[in-house]
Amino acid sequence: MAQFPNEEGADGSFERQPDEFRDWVETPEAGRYHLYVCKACPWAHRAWLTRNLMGLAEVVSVNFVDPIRDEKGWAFREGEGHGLDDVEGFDYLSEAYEKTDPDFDERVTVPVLWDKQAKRIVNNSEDDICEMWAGVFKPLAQRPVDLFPEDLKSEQAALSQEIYENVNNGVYEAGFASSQSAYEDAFRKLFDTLEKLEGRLAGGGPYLFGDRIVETDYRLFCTLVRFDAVYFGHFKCNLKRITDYPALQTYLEKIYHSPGIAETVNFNQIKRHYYYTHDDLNPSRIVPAGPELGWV
Ligand SMILES: N[C@@H](CCC(=O)N[C@@H](CS)C(=O)NCC(=O)O)C(=O)O
Repeated sequence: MAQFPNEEGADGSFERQPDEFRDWVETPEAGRYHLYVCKACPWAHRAWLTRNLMGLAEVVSVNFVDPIRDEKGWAFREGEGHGLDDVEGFDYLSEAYEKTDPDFDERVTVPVLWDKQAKRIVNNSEDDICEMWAGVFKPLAQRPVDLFPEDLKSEQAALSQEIYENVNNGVYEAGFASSQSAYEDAFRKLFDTLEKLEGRLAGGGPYLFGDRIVETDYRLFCTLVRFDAVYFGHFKCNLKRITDYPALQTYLEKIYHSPGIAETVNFNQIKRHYYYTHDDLNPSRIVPAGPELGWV
């Protein structure tokens, strides 16, 4: 049985549903937009982290859902590092989806960029959201970091796509595969790509494009930081740990220890989210006590 039966291919592969809401903010106004995030989620993490790095905290507010998603979906509850929705008073994130499209009947996902004025979801694609920070929101940013430098445009887009398919989504494709062959395909492309990235960083660095840190680095970081704690065991991505790749490990630590990053990484929520909410993979809900991450 697949974790998400509606997203299961005929060969037992995990076929992720496309993001539904892809509108673009035209004239950003401070205070009008709001981000709904789960700290455990790598996709939401990227949208939240880049918002912080650009110095958009005063412009775009944020709320954190409970990382334990039950059968009613993402919920706003008081707890360590998450809480109630102080913007719309929603109990569940599904209410935002329902208000935007009453016919929406797919998986309710994070992140969500919400328009407080129009009372609707603008966009639920982290790729678009990051591009909006770097584009339309840039004039309002306190730190206009260049997440998508013009001269890297096509090279960066190609690398981001490769990382998305093989690494960011690759770990999910391995974890949610419902056949041996689909699992092995995902496993192989994941570790082939990690090997390639290891070579790229060992031969250059410190970041993927040399001295400049761009959105693609944060995209990779959000998966790497969860890898040894969760994906290695829970998603059976166990050829090697990140700590077994010297250049990737150095890169991971360098980003983790840069200003503003560690405070966005909540291992307690990350571990509880994965080990509690994928009933098919871990019905006992026992959260592993390890591993010891010496660099955290
Ligand atoms: N927007 C992302 C996917 C976002 C996503 O799937 N987020 C997860 C959390 S990591 C989620 O909200 N899952 C809802 C669920 O598991 O029902 C993409 O298309 O690549």
